[in-house]
Amino acid sequence: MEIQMIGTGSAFAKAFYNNNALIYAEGKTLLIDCGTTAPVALHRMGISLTEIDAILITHIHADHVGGLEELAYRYKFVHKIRPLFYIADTLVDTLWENSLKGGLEQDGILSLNEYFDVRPLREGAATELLPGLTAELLPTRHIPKKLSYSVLLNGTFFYTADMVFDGELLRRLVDERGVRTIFHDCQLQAPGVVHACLPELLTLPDDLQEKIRLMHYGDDQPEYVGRTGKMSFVEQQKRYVL
Ligand SMILES: Nc1ccn([C@@H]2O[C@@H]3COP(=O)(O)O[C@H]3[C@H]2O)c(=O)n1
Ligand SMILES: [Zn+2]
Ligand SMILES: [Zn+2]
Repeated sequence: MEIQMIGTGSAFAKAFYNNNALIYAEGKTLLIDCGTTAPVALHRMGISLTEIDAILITHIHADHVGGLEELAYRYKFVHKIRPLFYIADTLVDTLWENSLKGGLEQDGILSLNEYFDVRPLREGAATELLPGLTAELLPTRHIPKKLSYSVLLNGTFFYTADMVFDGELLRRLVDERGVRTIFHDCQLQAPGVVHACLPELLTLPDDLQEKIRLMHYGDDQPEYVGRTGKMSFVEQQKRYVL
């Protein structure tokens, strides 16, 4: 399994694309989240939508779902394919009713299923998304009273999407679940409020920090290179073997 972030930026970053990822496994490709900048990031990387076999959504914020209207239209009317679309069962209706319906509903097209092969996921249940690629959604804290999920891939790779600092969860995942690598969102300045911030992540013991790579950062990221303890930054568009 390999990962390539099409972007590593925070919601408001301008020097980086939105924090969305491609996962490569056994010749198939999964897109994790599809923010507003995803269509242009994929285009500039020379990646065709037809190379993406499935999409997984973590939560409903524009830097994670804002590119879906364009992808839905292009898949349906340009490529005439209906890719696999994974999302927590708790978010299916909200995504359509509160985010996408305004742009995608039209005569005879009344649901997201017309555009994507929607496969609701139950939190905590490991599911094979593509051959050789299993995902388990973990509900994690992000915005009060708003559902958001992090993802455990193939039991060893933890991808936080957006979450507040939760050192106990990271400890349990490493000690009890065998997680070896963590890609963690990181707001560089305190206070984190809705994301883990760098000062909080720096309180983690070295053995956890060594497993963590930082993503979802602001445009001031270059100032922080060398100031992240045992953690390192994920580089946008570089491929990492997991
Ligand atoms: N209660 C909130 C809600 C949102 N935000 C900011 O808006 C961004 C939306 O995308 P995000 O990546 O979740 O990061 C959020 C915060 O920067 C915030 O700072 N506080
Ligand atoms: Zn975000
Ligand atoms: Zn968010």
